[in-house]
Amino acid sequence: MTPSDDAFSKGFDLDLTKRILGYVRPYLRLAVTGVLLALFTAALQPLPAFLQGYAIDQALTPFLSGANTDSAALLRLLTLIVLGYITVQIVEFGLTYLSTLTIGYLGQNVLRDIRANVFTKLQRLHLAYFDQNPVGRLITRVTSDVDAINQFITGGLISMITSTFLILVYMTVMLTINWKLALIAFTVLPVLFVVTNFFRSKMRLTFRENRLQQAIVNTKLNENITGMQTVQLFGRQRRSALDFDHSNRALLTANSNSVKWFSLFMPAVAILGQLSIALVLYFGARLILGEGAGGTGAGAALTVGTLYAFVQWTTQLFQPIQDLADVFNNLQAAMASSERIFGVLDTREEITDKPGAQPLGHFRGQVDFDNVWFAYDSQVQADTPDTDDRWILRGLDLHIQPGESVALVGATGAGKTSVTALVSRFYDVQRGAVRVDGTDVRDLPQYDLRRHIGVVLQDVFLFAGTIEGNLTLNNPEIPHERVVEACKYVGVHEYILGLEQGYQTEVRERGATLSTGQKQLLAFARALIQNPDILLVLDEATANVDTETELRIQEALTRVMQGRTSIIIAHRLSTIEHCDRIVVMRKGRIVEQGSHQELLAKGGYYARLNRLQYAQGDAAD
Ligand SMILES: Nc1ncnc2c1ncn2[C@@H]1O[C@H](COP(=O)(O)OP(=O)(O)OP(=O)(O)O)[C@@H](O)[C@H]1O
Repeated sequence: MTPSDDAFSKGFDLDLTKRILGYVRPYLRLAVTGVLLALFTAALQPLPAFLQGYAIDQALTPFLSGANTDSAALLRLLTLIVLGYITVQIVEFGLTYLSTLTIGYLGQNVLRDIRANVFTKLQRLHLAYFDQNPVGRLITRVTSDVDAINQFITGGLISMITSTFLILVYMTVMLTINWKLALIAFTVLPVLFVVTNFFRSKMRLTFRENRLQQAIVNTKLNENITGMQTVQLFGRQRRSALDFDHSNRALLTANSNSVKWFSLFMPAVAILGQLSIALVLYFGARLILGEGAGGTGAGAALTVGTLYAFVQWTTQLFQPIQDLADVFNNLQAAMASSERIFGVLDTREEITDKPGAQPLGHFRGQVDFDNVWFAYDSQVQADTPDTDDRWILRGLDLHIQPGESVALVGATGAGKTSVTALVSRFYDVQRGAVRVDGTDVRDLPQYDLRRHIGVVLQDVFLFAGTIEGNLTLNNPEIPHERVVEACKYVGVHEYILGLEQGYQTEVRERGATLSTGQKQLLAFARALIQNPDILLVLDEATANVDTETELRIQEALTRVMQGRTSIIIAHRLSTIEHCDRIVVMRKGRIVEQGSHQELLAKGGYYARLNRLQYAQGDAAD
């Protein structure tokens, strides 16, 4: 966890609050209704205890003291009070239900809006952003950080209003009925507020530590489960178990601290509650008995019923006081979360469409790299010296004619994949230009550019869904016939038909049940269905594919390339022998280019690589 993940270090911030409230504005009516309902509910709270006290004073005490012995009349009065009591409870039930529903609904709607905003923002962000921000962290933004904002609204702002109101209602009622006893009942409240605040902030700190340790345990679990094959292959079980045990123990300690504070908190609150009741009982009884001045109790300053009601009100006052102590913590925790969410929302979109960018319409498929200098490092600018190590492409000049197939070859890290990423404008170049059909890719709408480019990635990404959904990318406009045609063309149709539900078979676990070769063929079919003008193929090092599948892939590739500008990165030279041109790259520069035969004749890097691979092939045979 980075310092920016610290959910508890941020103080209250008015600007952030205003921004969060901006999300509530569309639901203002809902918010006002929710708060009003909650206030009505609050106003009813002291009534049940009042009615109970009233029953004691008006129906029971007169009978017991002999002041009124008409038991039938007293029973009628008691029935009326009980009916009133039940009515109050029913109304309170209805109001609580409606206010909880309204406020919950408000919170959930705000959450949905923020989640949607973050999601659409993420979709617009440049790939470099994802290089720098791990997936886990981004998911936290959309899930727990967004939840913290809900807490801010419901547990923070709304709770602040309703709890304060409730406290005021109780206090007013108590002061009006007997101000002396009310003041006695209030003496413990400030202590309760301070104690609750202290414990809650302690618990928040331990909770934060829990979350941190839990995240570490999760990461370890994730790594070990996904890398189980490597763990078992290298006999790393014991070491991994020790490592896991270390984190597991740290989590235990963190959880034990939470439990420690929590188990202190509950009895502390309970003892304060009992203390205030004891005070109310003692001083209330003194008031009833005539304030220790030898009074007889008759005509005393307090009735038994009122004392009974006071005991209840004192206990009930505890809840809003505790809630109020929590409000501050809730607000503070949500501040850091909202700051991080707005951090994502405010990230500058580096790859944007120019205002008025016009689509090309028809693509011929010409691709030109004009003296391209490129680095992933955003610190590298156009004026950075040529000698800087951070440059990935160094003055690349590459011109590909419509329909031409070009293969990029070179040692790992030479910059081949970067070339293909630039054609799709996943990154912007620092110097020079990448052009498609003579137009700088920065002048084209991204959607239009990428619509014409088909990419077959090294690691074929399959979404959860059916095989057909994966092939069409859930575009309902693509007819089934086109899907079948493409699959037949690349030779994967028979295989799909052999599956239990054919094209409607669900792909599970990102296609873990499919072989590498099958996934490759599906990727070709997917690219073909989109009918791109330019094709970028980044081949898997097909070492673990059997010869027959390799031949199939090879055949599919040749077919898919037909009539399209194609840029291929292949680690197996046999895959690219038939390409129109082979471009050999080294450290971001082109070192040689020509056809397979020409390059062999030249006897340079390519010829050496070729000899090496054939020698390996022979040895393997
Ligand atoms: N997303 C990225 N962020 C930062 N640096 C990157 C990124 N992708 C690649 N690089 C760096 O750029 C250099 C060129 O990488 P590139 O993937 O283009 O090489 P390549 O020739 O395709 O290599 P390979 O054959 O191994 O796929 C490498 O040094 C790599 O570390």
